[in-house]
Amino acid sequence: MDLKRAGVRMQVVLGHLSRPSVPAIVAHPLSGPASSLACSSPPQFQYTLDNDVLSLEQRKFYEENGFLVIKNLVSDDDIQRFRNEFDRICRKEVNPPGIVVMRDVAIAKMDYAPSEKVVMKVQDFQEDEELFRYCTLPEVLKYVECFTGPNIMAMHTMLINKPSDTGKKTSRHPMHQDLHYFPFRPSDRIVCAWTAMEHIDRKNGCLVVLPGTHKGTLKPHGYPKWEGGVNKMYHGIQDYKPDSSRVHLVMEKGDTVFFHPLLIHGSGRNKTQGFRKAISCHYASSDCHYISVDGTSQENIQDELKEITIRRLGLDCNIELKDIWRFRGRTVKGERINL
Ligand SMILES: CCCCCCCCCCCCCC(=O)SCCNC(=O)CCNC(=O)[C@H](O)C(C)(C)COP(=O)(O)OP(=O)(O)OC[C@H]1O[C@@H](n2cnc3c(N)ncnc32)[C@H](O)[C@@H]1OP(=O)(O)O
Ligand SMILES: Nc1ncnc2c1ncn2[C@@H]1O[C@H](COP(=O)(O)OP(=O)(O)OP(=O)(O)O)[C@@H](O)[C@H]1O
Ligand SMILES: O=C(O)CCC(=O)C(=O)O
Ligand SMILES: [Fe+2]
Ligand SMILES: [Mg+2]
Repeated sequence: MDLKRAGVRMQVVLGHLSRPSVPAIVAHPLSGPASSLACSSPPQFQYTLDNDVLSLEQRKFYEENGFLVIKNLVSDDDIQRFRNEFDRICRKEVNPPGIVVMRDVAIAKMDYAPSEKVVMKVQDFQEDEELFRYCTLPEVLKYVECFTGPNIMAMHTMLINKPSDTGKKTSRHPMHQDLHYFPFRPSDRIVCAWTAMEHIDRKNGCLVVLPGTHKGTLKPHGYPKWEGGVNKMYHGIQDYKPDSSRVHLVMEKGDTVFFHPLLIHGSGRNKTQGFRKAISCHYASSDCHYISVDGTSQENIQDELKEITIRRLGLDCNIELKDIWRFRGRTVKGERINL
């Protein structure tokens, strides 16, 4: 073999060995588990960071599927405290600044006494010390850091109290990607933690995910054309086909799923008489940066969010989307950088 050809061969061999450290190739969809790579160098990862928290198996699972369930992560005591505080908020015994208390569209215009029976979710509880404890739990942050890195911000908070469906199917949450709501990137450094506050299965409307869809792109979202009505800002993927292979996540109280903001997910009707509760927080690396969503598929949600915020705050001027997010975000670990 002449030197030139040997050089080419050498490059091919080295190229192969160093392949996992080249992001463009790492991002290449792997059809099987990463261990099937005929390569002795350590596998490389795009969606998780080096850490000593996740086992190799867990890491590969998230890389391939875009979600990871950790059993029994949040204690019963903590969950009881979140329940108590939620109840106090619903009964208007406390009114933390910034909190959004939302009713199901099916009962939005009815006159009821304040109680947990008329609230389908509370959002933006970053100023409620008791609920915000969830976002700062070390056992949760330990996992979050595997996706975001050490500088962590809580960007969006929710306690979802999925009501019994009235028959109009409004308790469903259409299939969507959470990134549709977020004007910051990169998406791989954003993660949602969602904790079941009780046993959740298909009967009371569990999370439904399309595994692996985090490897795709952000799809256009809008209101689904559902006869019984759709809740405000509950956008869904426009071209969602109900026949795609879905996975229903059956979870016990305290189980927590971490998922990527491009993962397509939703939740079904609550066919029980009770309320189905879950608490969640979207985290991002404070190293992420804001983007302009003008002229993109996210413009529709930007317009809705701006309109609601201007109405709620009684502003008489325009407001920038990133300022809304800057105002809501809270550092929970490390330092605040860009967000
Ligand atoms: C701050 C928002 C953050 C958004 C970003 C999310 C990021 C998420 C990222 C993660 C992914 C997250 C994925 C997600 O979760 S997406 C879902 C996110 N949803 C929201 O953020 C909405 C939050 N909710 C609100 O802002 C309020 O509750 C609204 C504005 C809805 C009502 O306001 P308020 O409670 O003060 O009531 P009002 O008495 O003043 O009524 C005003 C009008 O609104 C009507 N109405 C009432 N309820 C509903 C309803 N359910 N559906 C439809 N309409 C409803 C009502 O009939 C009345 O209509 P009209 O009489 O004028 O005709
Ligand atoms: N016909 C449909 N068209 C579009 N999206 C749907 C349809 N049916 C359900 N979905 C969505 O699929 C997800 C999971 O729904 P799922 O099928 O688990 O619940 P369900 O239809 O309420 O109950 P079930 O199928 O268990 O009777 C939810 O996001 C729901 O909004
Ligand atoms: O039904 C749920 O609890 C999940 C809702 C959801 O995906 C969301 O609010 O982004
Ligand atoms: Fe979601
Ligand atoms: Mg169904």
